[in-house]
Amino acid sequence: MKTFGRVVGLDGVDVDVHAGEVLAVIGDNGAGKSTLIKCLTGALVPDAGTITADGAEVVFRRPQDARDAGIETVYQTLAVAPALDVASNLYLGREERRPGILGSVFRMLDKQGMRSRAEAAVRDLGITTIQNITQPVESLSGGQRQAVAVARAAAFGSRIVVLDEPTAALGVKESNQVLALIERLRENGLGVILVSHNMPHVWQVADRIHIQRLGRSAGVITPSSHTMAEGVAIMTGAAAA
Ligand SMILES: Nc1ncnc2c1ncn2[C@@H]1O[C@H](COP(=O)(O)OP(=O)(O)OP(=O)(O)O)[C@@H](O)[C@H]1O
Repeated sequence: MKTFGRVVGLDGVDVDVHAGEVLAVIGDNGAGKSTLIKCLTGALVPDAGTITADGAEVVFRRPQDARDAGIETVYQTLAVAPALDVASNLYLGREERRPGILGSVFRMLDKQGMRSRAEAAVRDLGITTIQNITQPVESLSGGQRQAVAVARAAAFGSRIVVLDEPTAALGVKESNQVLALIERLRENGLGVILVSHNMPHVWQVADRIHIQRLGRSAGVITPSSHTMAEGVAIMTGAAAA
């Protein structure tokens, strides 16, 4: 449950995501998708309700709490630093340090180590579109940048990666790259929560689809149980799940 004054953002919503699964969250504007993922990622604290990870209750008071629990989020507004190279972006805010000449007082950035680990992360995810991780992110296309943001989340999210509209600003080819990346995350055993308005993309990659409507859950369907048109009908209230 999450209210904003008199406005109900989220009410009575029950959602679960498993390892190796893509759970899509769909819903009309204002249906509560963002509120839901913000509660799951520590950006908002719910007024009531519980979150459990591996059967144990967890409380997220801030985004770092969710990150500590292995939940990484890629927001729609991409948080990449354009002037920095791909490797630095992957480690932005979590730069790895190694003991410097003066011991532990001055620890030096482990650039070499970061580069080789970044290369491995990009390779493991099958991101073939990024040839050179030392190139600045501003020289990449939208899809490549999105791939960097997803790779960053995948590199640190040990349990769940939350993607908020990852294909919204992308062309067909770039979207397909990001969708392939989502499938790779699932293969790697992560749980993926995909918030999207793009129904073909949802039907292409989701294992299950959670439908939000007016702050409540309108049902959970799968791409094989319902057609896209049937899903949209539930989303808009024209049909029940
Ligand atoms: N910070 C806030 N203050 C007041 N009301 C809010 C706030 N955040 C969300 N709401 C309200 O809560 C409801 C759910 O909003 P939310 O942003 O979660 O919807 P959404 O499904 O993500 O919509 P969209 O697809 O347009 O992004 C809406 O009625 C919205 O106006």
